[in-house]
Amino acid sequence: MATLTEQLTRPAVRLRGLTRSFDQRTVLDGIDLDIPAGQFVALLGHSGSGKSTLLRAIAGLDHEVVGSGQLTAPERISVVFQDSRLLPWRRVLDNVLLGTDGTEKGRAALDEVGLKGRERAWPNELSGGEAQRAALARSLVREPELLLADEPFGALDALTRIKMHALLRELWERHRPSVLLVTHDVDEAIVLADRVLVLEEGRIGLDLAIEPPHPRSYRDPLLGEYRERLLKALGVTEDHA
Ligand SMILES: Nc1ncnc2c1ncn2[C@@H]1O[C@H](COP(=O)(O)OP(=O)(O)OP(=O)(O)O)[C@@H](O)[C@H]1O
Repeated sequence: MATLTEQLTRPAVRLRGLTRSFDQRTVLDGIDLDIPAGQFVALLGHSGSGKSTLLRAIAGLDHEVVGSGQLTAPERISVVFQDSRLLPWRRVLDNVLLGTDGTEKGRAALDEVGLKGRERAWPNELSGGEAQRAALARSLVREPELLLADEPFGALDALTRIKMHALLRELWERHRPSVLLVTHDVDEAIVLADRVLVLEEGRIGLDLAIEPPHPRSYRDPLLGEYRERLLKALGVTEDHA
């Protein structure tokens, strides 16, 4: 039985030696990672480096990864993907409430993400940004201890993305779930997260704490040094940028 201190300090996510291969190709090669409860973490890595594979494993969506190492994650997990995955035949509020009860909670979540008044809209009446707002509302009503987000803003235009960054950070500050945000975008990672991981060759190649206070802007000169370090870890030089 864990002591109270152990319970309070226990990380939300704990991975030890997590390994996953596809067709004899090792994608995750013994990942060790602790994410403390309430931490906002971003995960960067080249295309194909295994970011989604890691996220799916933590989400409990990959049954074959079980047994390859140790994986502990909270019970209440919400996942947000690049596309909203709203069911087109359900109105927005019904999508948000799917599998839960408590209409008021759903309305409050829609209010929080800026969709008050759109409860009865159909998903195809929403813009891409609004659909992602609805997806965030759907994740919120489940009161997740851990929010996993796989490129949630990847399909949005730059201006909408910046607004969504502010929204996500605001929601995090209010609800304080642990967050693991998969992204290709170094700036998105350093503006939003308090810790950025780089996945390379199946391992966490860099684990960087981002110290500057929030709210942060892309132009914040304090972020320049972090950007450089991350681009270097990703093998992006001035010539490529
Ligand atoms: N179900 C699967 N069957 C076979 N190979 C897979 C499967 N899922 C992932 N892979 C392979 O594992 C590798 C990692 O894929 P993954 O989607 O995790 O990468 P990623 O870093 O998320 O990439 P991207 O940034 O392009 O989304 C890829 O080479 C991919 O082809």
